[in-house]
Amino acid sequence: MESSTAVIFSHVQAPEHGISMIYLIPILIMFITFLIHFVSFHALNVRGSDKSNSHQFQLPPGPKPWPVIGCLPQMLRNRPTFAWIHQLMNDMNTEIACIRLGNVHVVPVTCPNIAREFLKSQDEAFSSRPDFMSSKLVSKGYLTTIFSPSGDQWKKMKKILVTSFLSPAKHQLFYGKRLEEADNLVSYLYNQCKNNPEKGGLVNVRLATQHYCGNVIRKIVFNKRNFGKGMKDGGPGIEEKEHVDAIFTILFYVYSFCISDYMPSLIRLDLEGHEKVLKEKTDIVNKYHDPIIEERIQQWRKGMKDQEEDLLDILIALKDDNGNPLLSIEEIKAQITEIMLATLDNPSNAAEWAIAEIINKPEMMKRAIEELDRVVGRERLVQESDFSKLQYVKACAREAFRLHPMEPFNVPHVSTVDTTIANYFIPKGSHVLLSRRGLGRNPKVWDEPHKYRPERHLSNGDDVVLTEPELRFISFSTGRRGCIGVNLGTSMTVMLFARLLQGFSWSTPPGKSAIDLSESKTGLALAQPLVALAKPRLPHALYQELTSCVEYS
Ligand code: HEM
Repeated sequence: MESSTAVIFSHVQAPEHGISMIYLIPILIMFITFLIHFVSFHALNVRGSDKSNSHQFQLPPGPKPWPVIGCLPQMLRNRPTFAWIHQLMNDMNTEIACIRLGNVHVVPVTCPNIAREFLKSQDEAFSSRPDFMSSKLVSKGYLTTIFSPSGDQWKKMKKILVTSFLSPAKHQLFYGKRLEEADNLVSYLYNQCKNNPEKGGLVNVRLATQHYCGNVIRKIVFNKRNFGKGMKDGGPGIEEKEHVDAIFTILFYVYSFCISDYMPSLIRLDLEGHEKVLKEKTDIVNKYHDPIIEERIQQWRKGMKDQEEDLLDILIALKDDNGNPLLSIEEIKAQITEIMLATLDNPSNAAEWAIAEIINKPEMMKRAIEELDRVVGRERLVQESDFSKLQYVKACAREAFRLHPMEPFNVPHVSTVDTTIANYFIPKGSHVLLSRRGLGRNPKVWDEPHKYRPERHLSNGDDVVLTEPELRFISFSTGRRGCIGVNLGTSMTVMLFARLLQGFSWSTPPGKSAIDLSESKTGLALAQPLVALAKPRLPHALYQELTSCVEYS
């Protein structure tokens, strides 16, 4: 099809009867300006017939947008946005949609075949990230990996993380720190029950799982669990609680459909107050991180330190080809914050959901515990070397990722060229949102998608893993922008869940017959933090040995 641009231009020829070029040029400029506006307006509004770009393909189906503002009014009327988008796709009976917000084409996807076209067949075209107030602020102007648009900075930081932190060798190097925090977890939980081990104690599982993840990553990055004194029972002190709370609030606000992300002219107004909250919370994170980072840099500069004991040392000691520091202070600070954001939510949320689900399904609990007793026994605690034999335990964690992802959508991908996917036109600059909820619960892919059934992952007899490169659900995603922390994320998730199960019998609190599995109104987490009754199930000497070994600060 001939583009409208070409059609119109074919009529614009320099008249032969003598208008001079002096008049013609401004007229041409005005005409072109009009044309650009006309073309872009037309392209955004003629749903399904993108005649302006000589594309024969339609945009994916979606609600008719208003000029300029697109569907922002509907978005604002229908919070939370993820629920509105999924409802819309449901009503339209489509697995790919295009919703224009401001001047951005937002393309949500719930079909794995289409998701694979985006992140496998045409991965390179979709390997950038959006330019949003939230991601820019948190990454100090895109100095980091996850949030940076594709380009040299993203490549530099990704390479550093892969080689200096997340390589198999470095993963092994940090094994001792992970193990220490797995021991601290069991010791902390035992302390909640030790007044009456026979009856057990009530445990806030959300607090315990988030605290474990915070401990692991603080130990790896800063070689310490606590910013302050911690608690005598091994639990989080005020400082750790504030740190973890700030990280989770940042995670909630980052990429959260803020109106100014789609109407950049409104950015200064901070109409929804997102920027204010994000600044407050990043200030809290910086309050804890910055003094440690700055002091450590001084120690290296003054020669008071020359041995690498944690990730911070590794990042400071990196040198470029001329022997100068490879990373600036701001890059180190921003990247460390991003590492905290990457590590805390997924493992803790999956373990909390998996425990909640299997408390309500005693046959699953029994099967998981039997496996742990068979593989590990009751005389020692589970280690990472046991994981290959803990197929059912891993299936429980995998099923939690499928049914209960932390976030409704994957991190957004942005297209860098016009292209076609699933016979739909996807314009350059589109924001592609693979739906973690929609993929994991797609009834065409999953039998009884809303039921928690770990067995479904055991049917083919393969080793159970938490990755899903075929995108039938999203755990670590795939492609250029896929998660590079798979080993650490898997170790943390499986260890957390396995230790909770091996060390304690879990049941509903007294007076409750079942755990309420309702989701929160604003996201996919459990509506209320899981509180359950934990009873130690291993020989007491084993816990006592731990509590005497674990340092509480
Ligand atoms: C169970 C734990 C984890 C899960 C489920 C998870 C999941 C994800 C997902 C879904 C993405 C986005 C992929 C995409 O854009 O398509 C991602 C990106 C990323 N993850 Fe993870 N992650 C986990 C743990 C970690 C850990 C521990 C680290 C390391 C500190 C990490 C580092 C990263 C990085 C650097 C990226 C960005 C890659 C890029 O944009 O190039 N993740 N992760």
